[in-house]
Amino acid sequence: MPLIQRLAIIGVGLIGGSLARILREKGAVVEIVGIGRGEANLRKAVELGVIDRYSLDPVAGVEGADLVFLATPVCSIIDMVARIAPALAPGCVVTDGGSVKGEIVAPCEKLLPPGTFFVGGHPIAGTEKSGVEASFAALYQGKRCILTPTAQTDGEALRKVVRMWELAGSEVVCMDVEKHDRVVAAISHLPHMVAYSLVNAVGGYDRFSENILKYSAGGFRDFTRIASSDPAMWRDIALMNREAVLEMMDFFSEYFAGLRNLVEKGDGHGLEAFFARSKQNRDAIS
Ligand SMILES: NC(=O)c1ccc[n+]([C@@H]2O[C@H](COP(=O)([O-])OP(=O)(O)OC[C@H]3O[C@@H](n4cnc5c(N)ncnc54)[C@H](O)[C@@H]3O)[C@@H](O)[C@H]2O)c1
Ligand SMILES: O=C(O)C(=O)C[C@]1(C(=O)O)C=C[C@@H](O)C=C1
Repeated sequence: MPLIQRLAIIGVGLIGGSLARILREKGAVVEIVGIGRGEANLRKAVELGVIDRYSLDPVAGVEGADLVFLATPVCSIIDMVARIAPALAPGCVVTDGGSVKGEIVAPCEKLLPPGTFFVGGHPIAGTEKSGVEASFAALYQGKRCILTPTAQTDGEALRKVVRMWELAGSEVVCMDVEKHDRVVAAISHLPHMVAYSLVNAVGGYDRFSENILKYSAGGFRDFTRIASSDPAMWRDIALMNREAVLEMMDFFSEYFAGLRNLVEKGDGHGLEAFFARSKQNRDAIS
């Protein structure tokens, strides 16, 4: 029997659309209902075979669903859960793919009526592209998905969400929301803040009368791919994971200041040691 009978996906973009595609490919779901604000995107999702039907009304859209997946920008998730909560079928499992967990999980658990269950989640996989047309079935293959169960989390609901991500090809890792938000601030949110700043700095460099970004090659382009990511999504992440992002930005600044100091002093040994330590760490990432 398929794992999910009726899957409701709220926000059928890169993350929601990719999950729909892989679960359908694996025969893990009977029916997929898309929910969103933009009718053109939802119509496209039906045309592409990503969802079976759609609703612009979240309350109507979640009717009879045994699993609801929220994949809208993080600042909208709590309001969305509040809207759908009274309409959920008994036994329904609600989970999300939002990039921040600390401010989301506890309020969502409180909002759900008895007999329905929330499990916080975050696939550590993505691209700089948005929308259903950017979605693809292999997105989660060989990647990690972090789930953030709490003392309130129902065991059966957690097992269903774990199985869903395993079917999508991911290795599931569980951690508490605090650790999740600190880890992703370091490995995901800081790099985006640095990439956005770098592109703005170089794009704003005014020593020459022409824009020098056109001369950029592999180094700049590889490093800054993620600066093309959706601004509204990253606004929400910076607002919602504020404290951990600020901590990482300050921590990073210390390293950047240290490097600046080595350059200023003309400390060749220090520079080589700094770069060698970095190369060793980078080469060791599997
Ligand atoms: N893009 C990534 O690399 C990535 C990776 C992991 C997790 N995430 C998280 O997944 C979520 C979705 O990101 P995405 O990349 O799929 O974005 P996306 O823009 O591709 O898709 C989001 C969809 O949600 C819809 N939407 C936005 N606000 C809405 C609202 N208030 N009500 C209903 N629909 C709404 C949009 O129209 C769009 O169709 C975000 O929470 C993000 O933090 C993103
Ligand atoms: O590969 C990318 O483009 C991504 O930005 C994906 C990425 C990341 O690795 O930082 C971005 C946000 C997430 O919440 C998870 C993954």
